[in-house]
Amino acid sequence: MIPGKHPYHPSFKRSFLFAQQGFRLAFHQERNIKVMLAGALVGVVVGIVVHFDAISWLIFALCCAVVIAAELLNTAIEKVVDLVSPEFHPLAGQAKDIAAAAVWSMCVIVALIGAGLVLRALGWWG
Ligand SMILES: Nc1ncnc2c1ncn2[C@@H]1O[C@H](COP(=O)(O)OP(=O)(O)OP(=O)(O)O)[C@@H](O)[C@H]1O
Repeated sequence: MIPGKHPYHPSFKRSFLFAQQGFRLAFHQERNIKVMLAGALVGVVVGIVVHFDAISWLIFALCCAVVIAAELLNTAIEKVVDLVSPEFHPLAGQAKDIAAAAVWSMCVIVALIGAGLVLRALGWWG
């Protein structure tokens, strides 16, 4: 809540609309989100081709959600950094780099999990 502002609790419907607005904004402004959604689509096709079982689909869905949520948080951090430090500052750069590192670490782990799911579906592992 903005300090000094009259307490205002939007309804769940309005909160959801704000979140939807945030997602649309990030989607239009951030190339990475589009790349991640395209990656998820490729994953769905691969999952269909190799016949993921129910557990694999659930793990796949969780991985997609985690990576997209991480990228949305990274985008939010970038916006706050740009707001508080529009000019060059080493700490601003570090904050952005660390937030980006969180996303990339998550992507590496998710890629490994994805490979594991495909190997398992093909009967080559597990
Ligand atoms: N205010 C700043 N002060 C110092 N360095 C900055 C600043 N803003 C950005 N940088 C550096 O430039 C890099 C790119 O910043 P930018 O805001 O363009 O992010 P981006 O390329 O949109 O990131 P992403 O690909 O994760 O969306 C940062 O990771 C940081 O190293």
